[in-house]
Amino acid sequence: MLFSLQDVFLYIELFILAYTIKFFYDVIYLAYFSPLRMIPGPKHFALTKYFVSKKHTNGMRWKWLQYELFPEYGPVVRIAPQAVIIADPDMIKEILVIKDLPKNQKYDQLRTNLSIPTLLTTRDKTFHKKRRQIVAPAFSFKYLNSIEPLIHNCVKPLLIKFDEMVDQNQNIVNIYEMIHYCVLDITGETIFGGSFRFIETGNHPLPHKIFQELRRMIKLGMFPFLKPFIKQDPYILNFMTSLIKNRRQEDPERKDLLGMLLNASERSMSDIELHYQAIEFLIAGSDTSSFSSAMTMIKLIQNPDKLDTLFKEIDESFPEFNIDKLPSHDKLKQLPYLNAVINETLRLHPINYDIGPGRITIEDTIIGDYFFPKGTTLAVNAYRLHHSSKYWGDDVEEFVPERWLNPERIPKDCFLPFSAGTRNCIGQNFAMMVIRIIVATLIQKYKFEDILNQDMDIVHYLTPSLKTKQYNVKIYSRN
Ligand code: HEM
Repeated sequence: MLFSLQDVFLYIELFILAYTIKFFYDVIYLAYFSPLRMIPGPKHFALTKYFVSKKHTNGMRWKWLQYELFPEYGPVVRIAPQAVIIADPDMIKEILVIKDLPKNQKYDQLRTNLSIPTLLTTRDKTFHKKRRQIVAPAFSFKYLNSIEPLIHNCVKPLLIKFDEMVDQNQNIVNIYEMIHYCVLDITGETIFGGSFRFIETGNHPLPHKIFQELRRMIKLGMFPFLKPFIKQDPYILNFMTSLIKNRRQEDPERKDLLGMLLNASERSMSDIELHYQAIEFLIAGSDTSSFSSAMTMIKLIQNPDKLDTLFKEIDESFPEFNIDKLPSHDKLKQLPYLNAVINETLRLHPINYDIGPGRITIEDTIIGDYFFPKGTTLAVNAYRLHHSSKYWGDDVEEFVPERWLNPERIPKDCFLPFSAGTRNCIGQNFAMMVIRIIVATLIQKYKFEDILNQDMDIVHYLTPSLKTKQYNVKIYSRN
């Protein structure tokens, strides 16, 4: 026998000892000797990333950042041994635009299938450029103009539903949920070739499944070792598989995003890549636009004077309401107050509080007055930027669309709802179009009245949502 049992135990002990020494060296070095020690932050957070990971799990991390961390430590805070969170506009510009730092490893965990990169989750710049080129035509102005009637077709069932409710004197509606369903229908119709008909059928498991999937991604991003225990619900993949199958059989030539992906898949994307890219659009496109549209309506209803101003603007441009000729986007996009109202909502309620899990330094890097060693995650916090009185003034927490009518009141590089640089949101023009059409149409057709004292608490996993998933308002027909 080459080794005695005693030898084997000795080697195991030595291995454990060496590993323990290395482990403590890494922890102690990173916490107390790395150049990051100069950056302010809660001291124990420098020892392990566990503390900040834990903050993510209940969807309330944003409150801790906004009300505790940034006020105490300033706009640049060390939140983990190798992670710093930043809310300084010049530094953010350098990270996202000038240096265009690559995304960090946590983006891998945002993939619905870990081994299949997608446009949003890829960290490879060449892959990103190629994939972006493939899908870009589906978000061009030319394509967007062509889908306007499809968006109108999905808003009409919402109007019919509201009319029925008004006629039956059931004039309390959950505006948050109804807009969510309408946007899902629009996503289906314009991106996947057919409305999901959520508004008409009244209920559907998909929104909840998307919410669960976002929570799963966040948990995996924070605790990758939990992967064997956090099972993935096959619902969304099955949903997409049958959608693509039907599409191939029934209307393979239809010119929309799925059509372009189907075409591309024949040349440069495998079938499985196609499925996961389509799922990404479903998730990235629906929750984001629906939350923004719903919050725009809620902010207006809570501020009747602003709602009146917007109604006057819309009424001047579209004096007659006609269900067969809903407000045209060409005109809507020129309306200053409508755009001001949407911008103000996106400022107060951006979708990505942090712009994704963060960027990473691939070499020692100086940004602003700070030195970041290779391998540091730089998380960009848009929420803080949007809510900083230093840049926006004392009324920063108030809903003041008027600030957007005066360019001097808009601080430079402090508004990032769609991120910036090469990895900015590819869907932003589409999203703005959807929000403008939904908001203008509802305001033109109905009067709304707020119901006071509702719970507006927000939970934020990858995207924000109202904790209660509801906001009830009173609705009356204008004619
Ligand atoms: C109001 C609505 C929306 C907001 C506020 C929003 C916001 C954002 C933000 C902040 C990013 C950067 C994320 C990161 O760097 O991690 C992003 C990226 C992205 N968004 Fe959106 N988004 C919206 C709607 C949409 C829609 C409608 C789609 C598609 C149908 C979409 C698809 C994407 C994709 C694919 C990316 C990754 C782009 C790339 O890396 O090249 N988004 N979005």
